[in-house]
Amino acid sequence: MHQKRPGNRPLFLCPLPTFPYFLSIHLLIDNSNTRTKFAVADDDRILDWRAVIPTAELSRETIVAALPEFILEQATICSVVPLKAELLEATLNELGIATHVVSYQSRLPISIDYPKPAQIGPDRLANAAALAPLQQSAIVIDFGTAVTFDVVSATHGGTYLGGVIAPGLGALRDDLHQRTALLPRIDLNEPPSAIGKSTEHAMQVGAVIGYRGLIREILKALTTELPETPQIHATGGDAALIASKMPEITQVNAHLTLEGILKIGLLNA
Ligand SMILES: Nc1ncnc2c1ncn2[C@@H]1O[C@H](COP(=O)(O)OP(=O)(O)O)[C@@H](O)[C@H]1O
Ligand SMILES: CC(C)(COP(=O)(O)O)[C@@H](O)C(=O)NCCC(=O)O
Ligand SMILES: [K+]
Repeated sequence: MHQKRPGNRPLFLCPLPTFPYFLSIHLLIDNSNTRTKFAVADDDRILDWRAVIPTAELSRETIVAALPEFILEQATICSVVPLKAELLEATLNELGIATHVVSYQSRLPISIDYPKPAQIGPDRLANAAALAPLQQSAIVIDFGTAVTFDVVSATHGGTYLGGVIAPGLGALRDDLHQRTALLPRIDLNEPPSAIGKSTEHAMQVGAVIGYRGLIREILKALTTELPETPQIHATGGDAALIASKMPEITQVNAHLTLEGILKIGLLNA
């Protein structure tokens, strides 16, 4: 059972459902570099409830305040921020919640064909796990702080082969503003035309249309190294914007990482 929470409740993406309090629930945590996303699952079904905390603002207080009003039987933590992973695990264990921290050593629904599996970000493994079992090779693009491309073959139902890491759209946008005297920090929106008619417009073309070029070029290079045309999945905060004009991206799923975390959590309960 967890203690009463302080008054400051976090950003809830949807109101708490009026679920029976006795339901025992599996907490899923995607602790990435920009945002930490919390979700809950009842057995193999992710429910609508969500909480999001900027990763920089994670503390014992904000974590406890974010927890839902359910009896949390277990938690699966997928983290690429080690110090925050430790904080999450300690806070949840203090509340009597059993935790599994996703790693390459977790029982996974995919196999790994990679020289040093310990290097692979657990979020990348979760994205690959979400697709298992595969009938066709796939590439997952996660448009987060970094943009990651993760290649999964259909061998043995899913084998993680490796991928690509590039600066995320937000990082590119912030870096240009921070490195220049006159360039503002722009909102990432679809530009109305390719010929920029203002500084902000010109920067949006560079960021959004330019970024699609980066994605297309990397996809082309990856596809030549695969025996068949892969399915292309996208997730992450910038996926909807970038994928909106990229027909080669067949599926955009904002919950893909959470789905992978659930699969891994169930295998390691
Ligand atoms: N509410 C939001 N807060 C922060 N970033 C957001 C938000 N909505 C969309 N984004 C975009 O998503 C990116 C962060 O994506 P996200 O998947 O949360 O990153 P990560 O998984 O690395 O924490 C940012 O670069 C930003 O451009
Ligand atoms: C590449 C990443 C930073 C992406 O994380 P995110 O953008 O979601 O915060 C993360 O997967 C990571 O820290 N990976 C470790 C290095 C690797 O995967 O090779
Ligand atoms: K991510």
